[in-house]
Formats: sequence, structure tokens, C-alpha cells
Amino acid sequence: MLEVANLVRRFGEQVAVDDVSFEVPGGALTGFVGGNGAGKTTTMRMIMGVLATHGGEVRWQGRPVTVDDRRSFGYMPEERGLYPKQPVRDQLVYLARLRGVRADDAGRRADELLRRFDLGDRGGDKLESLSLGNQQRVQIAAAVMAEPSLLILDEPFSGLDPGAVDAMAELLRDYARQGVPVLFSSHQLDLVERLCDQLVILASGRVVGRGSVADLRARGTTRYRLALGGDAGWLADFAGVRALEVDGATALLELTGASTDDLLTAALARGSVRELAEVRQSVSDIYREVTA
Ligand SMILES: Nc1ncnc2c1ncn2[C@@H]1O[C@H](COP(=O)(O)OP(=O)(O)OP(=O)(O)O)[C@@H](O)[C@H]1O
Repeated sequence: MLEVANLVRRFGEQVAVDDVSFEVPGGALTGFVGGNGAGKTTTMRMIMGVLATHGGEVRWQGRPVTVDDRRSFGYMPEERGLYPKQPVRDQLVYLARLRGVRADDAGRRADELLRRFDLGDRGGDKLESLSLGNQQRVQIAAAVMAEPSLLILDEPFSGLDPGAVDAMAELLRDYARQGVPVLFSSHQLDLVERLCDQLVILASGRVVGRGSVADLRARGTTRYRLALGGDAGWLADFAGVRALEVDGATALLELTGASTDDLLTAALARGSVRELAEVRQSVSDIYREVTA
């Protein structure tokens, strides 16, 4: 397990990461979300040791992380970092060799990963001759070439087409299933919802939410959709209810004092009720609520 404990990073006067703590357990996919400038990349760089910390600690398997530990981590940095003019397969093999993988194993592994990402016939091509999405696939292959003990991926899904998103998602799930802790940042909240076992939500350098999607949902405000036979406009002034949206005969509501029975009784006294249903919060709803 990776633990980030009270991490702090300043740039001049600005506190970019402000007392950030969370855990990335093995066997689960952890999504790292937050708006532009929230501090995700800075946190990941501190985890990887490419940026110094100004406070706090990164811990791996219960003790402060070492240079050797970090050598076993797979990292896909925001700035990517492969050579545009070098052939794809050579770079993958070279990177694995740097991490101590034997030449024949490295070759086999590069071929396997390239096949997995439908790039089996592009190994001899220069990286720059590939489309951006395909370059992205090679970057992820580079991060996992040396059988990493931990995966830290900065926006691994950006720029990928739906097929590549699925291949990437399956790859990350495979690692998580093998017990590798996986932390990835993303702005695609629908994807995060589909993929993640747990979430860390950052806003202005601080953790504003963390836990499983179900836990975060349970902590949020429950919303109801009420569909009536007639106009739902009266709900805007109904005591104990906050109408978030009224559209003809349908309303989206939060209960601020009234119970669902109160609501149904009042609605039935005015006409028929077609539906009263709890609305499941999406990750986008949770995100909006905790970062508001
Ligand atoms: N090298 C740097 N020098 C000065 N300020 C920096 C530096 N790196 C990051 N920052 C600032 O720190 C804050 C956090 O940036 P960071 O890149 O970590 O955010 P992020 O959550 O990854 O954003 P995005 O989703 O846009 O990539 C921002 O205000 C950014 O401008």
C-alpha cells in the first residue's frame, strides 16, 4: 500500500499541495480527480520523487519510500517523456533494460504490450509517426514494461478513442487484480465512475473527499425525482422541500424537513403521482457537491 501523509508543496507564496493525505491500497483502482490546478500532478510528482516535498511523507509498505522502491514504480508523467524520433519497440526495451529486465524478456514483453494495444505492426516505427492516441498507448506500455509494484498515471485516458480507453481500463484492472496499487488522474468523471473502486477528490490543493464511490454517495444529499399527473410548480414553495429543478410535471428535489410520506400525501392531495424515486448521485454530482 502507498500512503501519502500530510504532503505539502509550495511554489513561491502559493501552496499548491496543502496537507494532503490518502492511501492507495493494492487490489483496487484509485481515481484522482480535481479541477485544473488542484494539485494532482504536483502530488504525483512528489510520490515519484521528481519534485521535493515541503512537508509530510510518502510511505510504501508501511515505511518511508526509498529510491529503490521508486525504481520499481511505473509512472506515466504528464509531460510523457519518450523520444519522438526513436523506434517504439527499441524505447520500450531500453526502458525495461534500465530497470534490470533481461534483454529477451524485455523484447517479449514489448511485443506482448504492443499487441495488446493493437500496435503489433508499429514497433519499428518512430514514435512521432504514430497518431497522438497511439503515442499515448506506447507511453502506458512504457510505464508497465518492468512489472511495476505500483502504478502512478497522470491522465492516462486523455486523447484515447473508445477502443483504446477499454484496452487501457482492462490493463489497469488487471494490475489492480494482481494486487498492484493503481492511482490515476482523470477529468473524465463518467470513466472514473465506471472504473474506480475508490476516489480522492482534490480542490485547491486540499483533499475534499475520499473513499469508495458508495461511501461518498452515502455522505452526500439524497435527491428525489417526483413525476406528477399535473403541473409540479407548487413544489417550489412547499415547506420542507428544496426544488432544484421543476420542469412541467417533473421535479428534482431535496428534502430539507419533509419526509417522503409528507411529499406523497401532499402530491396525492393535488392529483396523481406517476413516480417518486431516489436519484442515484453520479460521480459528477458528488464532485460538484464536495468542490462547491
Ligand atoms: N513548477 C511550477 N512552478 C510554479 N507553479 C507550479 C509549478 N507546478 C505547478 N504549479 C502550480 O501548482 C498548482 C497545482 O498544479 P498541478 O499541475 O499540480 O495541478 P493539476 O491538478 O495537475 O492540474 P491539471 O488538471 O490542470 O493538470 C497550480 O496552480 C500550478 O500553476
